[in-house]
This record gives sequence, structure tokens and C-alpha cells, in this order.
Amino acid sequence: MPTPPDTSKTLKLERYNSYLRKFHSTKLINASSKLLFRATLLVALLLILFFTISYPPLSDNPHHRLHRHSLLSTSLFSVGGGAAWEKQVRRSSTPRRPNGFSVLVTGAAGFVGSHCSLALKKRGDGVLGLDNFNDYYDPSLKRARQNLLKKHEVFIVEGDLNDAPLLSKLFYVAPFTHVLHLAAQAGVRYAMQNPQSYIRSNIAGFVNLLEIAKATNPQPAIVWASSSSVYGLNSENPFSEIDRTDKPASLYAATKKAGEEIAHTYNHIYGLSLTGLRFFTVYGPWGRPDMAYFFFTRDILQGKSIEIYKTHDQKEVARDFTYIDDVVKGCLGALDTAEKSTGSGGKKKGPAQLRVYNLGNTSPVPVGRLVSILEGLLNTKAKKHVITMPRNGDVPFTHANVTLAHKDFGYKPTTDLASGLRKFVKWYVGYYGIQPRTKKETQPTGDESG
Ligand SMILES: O=C(O)[C@H]1O[C@H](OP(=O)(O)OP(=O)(O)OC[C@H]2O[C@@H](n3ccc(=O)[nH]c3=O)[C@H](O)[C@@H]2O)[C@H](O)[C@@H](O)[C@@H]1O
Repeated sequence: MPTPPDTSKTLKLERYNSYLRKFHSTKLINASSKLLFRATLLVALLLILFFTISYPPLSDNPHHRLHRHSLLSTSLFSVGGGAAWEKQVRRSSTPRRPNGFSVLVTGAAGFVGSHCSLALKKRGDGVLGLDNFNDYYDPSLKRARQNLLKKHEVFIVEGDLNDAPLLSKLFYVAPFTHVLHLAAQAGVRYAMQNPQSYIRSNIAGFVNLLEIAKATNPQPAIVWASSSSVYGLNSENPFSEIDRTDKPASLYAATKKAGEEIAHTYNHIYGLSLTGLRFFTVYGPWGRPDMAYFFFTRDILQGKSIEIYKTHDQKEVARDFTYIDDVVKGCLGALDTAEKSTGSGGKKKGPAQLRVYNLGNTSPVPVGRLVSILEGLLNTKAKKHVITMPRNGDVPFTHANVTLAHKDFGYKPTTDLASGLRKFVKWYVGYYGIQPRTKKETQPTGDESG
């Protein structure tokens, strides 16, 4: 019988191989679980880091518990510009004086908005600007104002009032104590060309802002720009806050009047502290190119004719032109005396302050006189064309009674039209690089009337 083969060695070898296989697979499993564990840990750490930077703990930021929910529910973590952007928002809005305000200034790249932002920043308040940089007038002027503000460490967020997620985010990131709401579609006559833009900014945009503000905790106090145009066809003289304002002459005026009524509603239902300021034809350096004093200056210098309106009964049209520095003092006075809102997170807790003030100059000047002052300052005769006021929403005259603003926050305009226009012309020729003309260069031209 053949001897059976000796299998003991083969068996040993197989056992050894199987042991080795088991050993290696266990090692492999161990290694991959370690790798998985480390990767999970890293992702978790990164997530914690991201949320800590983006959203400080609620105890650090008692503002807007509600907004945390809305931000999460609508996946808005991506709104705004990331961590560096949020840092800018926080830095710009943080006050540098004890008990300073943190103010959201809407329309900060605008005329009144840029002046107020600088004044607030200079006295140590925190200021964050918001502006949509629309092209109603030359946006490069708005960019120049933005650069000026940047030099003074005021950051302007580029965005629209109707962008609810953006507003929510701003209110979440920065605990604003006040809002100075100056963003609006301005201009009386343009309302006939583009009525919808007035509804979008002055009504829908304002409501959107109030919706966000009412839901915050604590709610900010709001000071906002109404307009002398709400007096419309009022014939009382001077205009006082208790006069009728139910006869607006333009859609612009109607939207500002609507704003005053909307303010009443939000004050009544939600306890928001609201102050409306009726500005009277504000003018000065860094002004608005769509306003008469501004484009008269440009057209006089370019030798173009200008139209001076007269009323239908052949009287001169007059305005209570108010210098920007006086208006800025009025805005700051209104902010300083604004009481806290009483509501929180959308619920009213008690009656809140609701105010309206005239901010005018108390001294109306006919448009013809404004043109004479400009002619003198520019050393150039204007080509005047006097026409009957077109039916474009204009009112014949404005005249402010400012007793209330004086009583409540010491408002006292100190700049007459000639002094204010001198400062404007100085800025204008500097900004546009125009060589001032000497008396000899002046070309006398006959006045044209029609
Ligand atoms: O105080 C206000 O409530 C308003 O003041 C100005 O509106 P307005 O007073 O009409 O200012 P301008 O458009 O600069 O007109 C000034 C004066 O010049 C007159 N004007 C205007 C244009 C023109 O070609 N000719 C002319 O004589 C107007 O009738 C008015 O009396 C602003 O444009 C509004 O945004 C603001 O709300």
C-alpha cells in the first residue's frame, strides 16, 4: 500500500495563511475606522468653527432670537458676504463712546444719509449703512460719498430695502439700537415718469423694514424721512404739524403721507418708537443732482437755459430751502430724544412714542432769488426762461413752522440761503474740477421770459 501523503505540513500552512488573512483584515478594519473617526471629528470641528464665527451664541447677541429661527428655516446662512463681511458689519456698527448708539442708516450713500452717517460716526456712534446705489441720479456721486464714508470707517452694505433676508441678517449680526431710515425714491416730478419706483421704495420697502424691526428683540427706535410735500395744497402759512395733510399734490407726497400712516399702524400694533421728519427742500454740498439748485448751477455754468416756474396766478414759486447741516442737527436731535420701542419679538408691551416734526428753515425764498444768488456766486448770468408751473405735482410754496422741533430737541436752523449756496458752490466747483470765472469773463445775457 502506498504510503498516504503527509498532509500535516499543508494543514499547518493553511491554518497559518488563514490566521494571516484574519490578522490583516482586522488591521484594515481598524485602520479605516480610525480614518473615518478622524475625518468625522475634523468635519465636526470645522462646522463648530464656522457657526461660532458666523453666529455668536444668543447670550452674546440677545437681538433677534426670532431671526435665528427665520435664518435657519430659510437657509439664510449664506446671505451677506461671509465671515469677513460680518466682521465689517459688526465693526462699523459698534459704538466707540459710552452708551453710544448703534445705528442702521438706510440710504447712507444718499445726500442726507451720508452727512448724517458722518456726523454720527464722528461723535462715537456705530453706523452701518445700507444703500442700493440705484441710478435715479449719477451713481458715481453715490460711490464718491461711499468712499468718503469708508475713510471714516463707515461700511455701506449694498442692498435693497425689499430684501428681507438681507435685512434679517443685518439685524441679526448687529444689535441696532436705532434706525435712521432715509432710503427712498425722492423727487416730486419724477413720480409721473416712474410711479412704481415710489411704491417699491417708499411703501413696500418701508413696510419691509418695519416688519423686520418689529420682530427683533429688543426693537430699535426708528427715525425716518417724511417730506414737506405732505402738506400738498395746504394753504395755512407757515405749515404746522397739526395742519391737514390729506391733499397731496404728487404721488411722491402721497407715498410719504402713506408712510406716516403706516408708521402709526406699526406703533399702534407692535410698540415701535417712530419719528417722522418732514424735510423742507434740503440743499448743500454733496447734494442731489435732480434738485433745482443743483442742475441750475450745472446749466448756468454750461450756458444752458433754465426754466423758472411761476404759479398759475402769475406769482413766484417759493421754497423754505434748508441747509444740510441744520437738517443733520435735526436728525441727531430726533435720534437723541427717541424713546425706546416697547415691543419685543413682534409683541407690543405698552404704548410707544410716535412723533412727526417739521425740519425747515422758516424763511421761504422765491426760486428767482435762488437763481440770482447762484448767478452772483458763479459770476455768470443765467439764461432764464420763466414759465407757468407745469402740472407735475409741484406745490407753489412751502414754509415751515419748527416750534415743535425746537421745543423737543432744540432745533434751530442757522444757515440762510446765500451762505448755504456759497458752501454748495465751493464744493461743486471743487468736486467737478471747474475753474471759477472772474467778473471779466462774465457774459451778460438778456433774461428770457415766457
Ligand atoms: O421738501 C421736500 O419735501 C422735497 O424737496 C424737494 O422737492 P422740491 O421742493 O420740489 O425741490 P426742487 O425739485 O429742487 O425744486 C425747488 C423749486 O424749484 C422749482 N423748479 C424746479 C425745477 C425747474 O426746472 N424749475 C423750477 O422753478 C420748483 O417748483 C420748486 O419750487 C425734493 O426734491 C424732494 O425729494 C423733497 O421731499
